[in-house]
Amino acid sequence: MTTPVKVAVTGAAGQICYSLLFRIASGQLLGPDTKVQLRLLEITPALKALEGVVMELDDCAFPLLDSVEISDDANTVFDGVNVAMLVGARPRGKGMERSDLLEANGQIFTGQGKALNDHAADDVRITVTGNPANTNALIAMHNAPDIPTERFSALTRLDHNRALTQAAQKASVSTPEVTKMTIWGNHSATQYPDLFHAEIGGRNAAEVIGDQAWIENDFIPTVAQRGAAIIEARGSSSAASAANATIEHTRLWLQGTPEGDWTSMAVRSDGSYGVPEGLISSFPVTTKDGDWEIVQGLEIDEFSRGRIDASVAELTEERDTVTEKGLIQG
Ligand SMILES: NC(=O)c1ccc[n+]([C@@H]2O[C@H](COP(=O)([O-])OP(=O)(O)OC[C@H]3O[C@@H](n4cnc5c(N)ncnc54)[C@H](O)[C@@H]3O)[C@@H](O)[C@H]2O)c1
Ligand SMILES: O=C(O)C[C@H](O)C(=O)O
Repeated sequence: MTTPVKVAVTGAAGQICYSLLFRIASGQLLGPDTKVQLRLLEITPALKALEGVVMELDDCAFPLLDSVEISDDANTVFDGVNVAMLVGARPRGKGMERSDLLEANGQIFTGQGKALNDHAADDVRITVTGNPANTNALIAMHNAPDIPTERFSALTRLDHNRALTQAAQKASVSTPEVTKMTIWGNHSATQYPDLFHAEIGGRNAAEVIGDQAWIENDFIPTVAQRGAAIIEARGSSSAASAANATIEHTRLWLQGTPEGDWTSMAVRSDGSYGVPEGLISSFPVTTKDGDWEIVQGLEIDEFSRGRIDASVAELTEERDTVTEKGLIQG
């Protein structure tokens, strides 16, 4: 057994966390040899519900769960944490776009960024799931000047997984046959799920599928609108699949992407692929030992260029909005 890892999770009494916490506690994030200390943050009115969740965690008698602490104080929860999963934020309802949540949720990430800055462990790695995830991560990053910017990320692995399944079903293969999938841009309706650099059974995925109309009129909108379709069907937003993706995103970040494949992760742009430096945008990323690198050298044709630019334009607008609101300094 190695030293226990302190994992902070916010919004711990919410829907996503009702799946996420149990999977972390059972070892699916850190593996079978690492104990976990859970640090759970909620707003004060939700603490009683969170106590109930903690009773259920206790009742699982997870061998790897070393301790659980709960609080409504971010400074306490983030003290010494190695991993922070920022899930706590309002979900959208029917007919809303995720960016409509900036007003309600943006403020949460100024305070949590500052608290992470002042209290997290030196090796902290931070993932934002709460929407609008890219711009919330941008806000947290700007409010944590002492934490290296590469420690901040936002979740697009859920979109990545959605794209894997759509492609696998179309090609009548199983999902592990689909590799090198990329989600570019924003976790929003403008995101660009890219089949032109993906592979199916080691061959170019777009060529294997051989149906440009399906890619444009079916694949891309289905992946990009999947969150809204789930809200329409379930009456509330994706929860178990979001928890699954949050685990997978962080596990891959800590343990590394497999040889010959990559993941999608929204990280601070260094200007790669013409994405303005400083935006938190999704890229194809390889990871190793807790570090990530944007995959370089992919050729971007006119079709892909237009899609990436549209999503990045939206991210730029969101950044301008939160700058105007004073949530980040321009
Ligand atoms: N990035 C993604 O792929 C993805 C996928 C699904 C959902 N989401 C987003 O994740 C967020 C959470 O979704 P959910 O279904 O769990 O929502 P939920 O409403 O069930 O739970 C959110 C929880 O966050 C708590 N909370 C609110 N403000 C907080 C704060 N300042 N500190 C700590 N906790 C706080 C609430 O009390 C609530 O318990 C939403 O914004 C949703 O849109 C993102
Ligand atoms: O669509 C939403 O609002 C929730 C989440 O971002 C999702 O993609 O399922």
